[in-house]
Amino acid sequence: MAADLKTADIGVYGLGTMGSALALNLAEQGFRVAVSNREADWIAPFLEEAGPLAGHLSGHATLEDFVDSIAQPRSILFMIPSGAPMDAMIDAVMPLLDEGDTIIDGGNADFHDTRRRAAAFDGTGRHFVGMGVSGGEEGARHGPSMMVGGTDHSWTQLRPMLSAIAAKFQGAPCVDHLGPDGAGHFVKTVHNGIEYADMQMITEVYGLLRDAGGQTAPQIGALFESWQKGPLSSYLIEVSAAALQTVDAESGTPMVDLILDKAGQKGTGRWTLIEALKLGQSASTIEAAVGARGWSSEKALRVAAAPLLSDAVTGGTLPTEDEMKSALLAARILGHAQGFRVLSAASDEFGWQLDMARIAEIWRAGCIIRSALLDDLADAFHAGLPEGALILAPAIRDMLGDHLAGLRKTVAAGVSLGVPMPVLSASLAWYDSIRTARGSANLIQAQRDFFGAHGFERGDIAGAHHGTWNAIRRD
Ligand SMILES: NC(=O)C1=CN([C@@H]2O[C@H](COP(=O)(O)OP(=O)(O)OC[C@H]3O[C@@H](n4cnc5c(N)ncnc54)[C@H](OP(=O)(O)O)[C@@H]3O)[C@@H](O)[C@H]2O)C=CC1
Ligand SMILES: O=C(CO)[C@H](O)[C@H](O)COP(=O)(O)O
Repeated sequence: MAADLKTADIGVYGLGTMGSALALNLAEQGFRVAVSNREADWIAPFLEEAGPLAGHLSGHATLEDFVDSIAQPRSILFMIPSGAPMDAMIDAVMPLLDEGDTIIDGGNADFHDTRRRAAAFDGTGRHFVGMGVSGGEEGARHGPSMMVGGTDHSWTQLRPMLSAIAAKFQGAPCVDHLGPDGAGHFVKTVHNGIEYADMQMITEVYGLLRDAGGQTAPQIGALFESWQKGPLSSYLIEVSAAALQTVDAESGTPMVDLILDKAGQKGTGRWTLIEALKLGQSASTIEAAVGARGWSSEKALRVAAAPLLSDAVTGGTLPTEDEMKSALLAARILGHAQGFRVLSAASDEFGWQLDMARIAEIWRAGCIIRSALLDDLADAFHAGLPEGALILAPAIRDMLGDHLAGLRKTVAAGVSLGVPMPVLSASLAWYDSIRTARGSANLIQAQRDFFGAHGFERGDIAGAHHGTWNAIRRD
């Protein structure tokens, strides 16, 4: 099973879905790859299935043999669950490492863990990289988007290999060194928050067409497929179109009609939200998506509530196909704008100097949220943002202007027909809030001062003020 000592270009530990695919991708690009796995029994079948690529792969049952087989300075990629398993692996591998070696956590890790681990590596001569990988199994095998956080030393070492295996957008690899310590994992976390929002808004239009429009899954799938040709084009629309048109061979029923309406989540959407709130940001579109997954899992409550809660629907007409398409495009812009605001706030907080244009660029191919929109967003970042706001960039503002009416009509239809649209409506509410120069928070100021003497600012006289408020009438 083992090959020559110290000859592998990289080691990949963890032969699950992602680790296997990345190891094969590296091998296909001509790198010599050492592999290992906690359950060593998986190594031989993996090598057998690698076919002609097996010549570039060597399997190692023990951590010692695995580390020994990699050329120095070593690059070792871990594709295992985040949290305690990664800490345990670091403890196990650390005594086997030498000066200059880099270990990479390519899983979906909490960036706080990554910062803690990177700090622990500081001064040891060894390096720790937190790398977000997006694209699922297919992306990992044939070209993912990768978001690297770590030292310059590690980036210099990893760059040739990562550039070779990354997805390419017009020939340019979708990978970059985004900053130190937790920068890469934070960007991946926000990527996933945007992913949650994009997925949920697509399902809201599906729900409207199914429940208010009486359309079948294949009909909706065909409509989504037709949207792939325009500005809404994205991997998630493509996935949704294909999934909706898939029929269960045994029953002849569309697969989605057989699947329970309960969606799981592993945590990255929630992390995006938690970090947004800690940074004083509202990411209401993403929050609505995380919330919607939570409500989806409360199946028993919803089944019990359905016959008990009145709908009070007021009736109404379905939006046109173009209006629904516009709704998705406008909401996608708003979801991305919120995600980039969170990235910008984190960059300031942690001193990362994240390059938003580069992030948009490396998301244009390979990753789950890849879409035609990201190219427009990259251009907008390059041109500079008025007030630092993506939605004020002329091209983005124009696009929102063109598609806003569709979003409003779609949300209005959902409201009047009683079809839930948490993400589409949260996106519209955020847009309407931002475009309202004189909002209604003057009354919040008054309320706070009334009950808590918190003071308020006035528009006409500078400084802090207190009001002399009327007493509450009790008669
Ligand atoms: N699936 C996806 O689409 C994506 C996943 N990720 C992330 O990549 C990482 C791997 O995911 P994925 O490949 O899907 O997961 P899988 O469940 O397919 O594989 C998990 C791998 O981790 C190993 N492992 C599990 N627990 C431990 C442990 N305590 N110590 C050491 N090794 C362990 C498993 O080994 P064993 O065979 O012995 O159980 C297996 O090799 C995760 O962090 C995930 O969040 C990132 C992007 C996309
Ligand atoms: O990182 C990913 C895609 O980018 C993984 O598929 C992740 O598991 C998706 O998140 P969740 O499981 O919470 O839906």
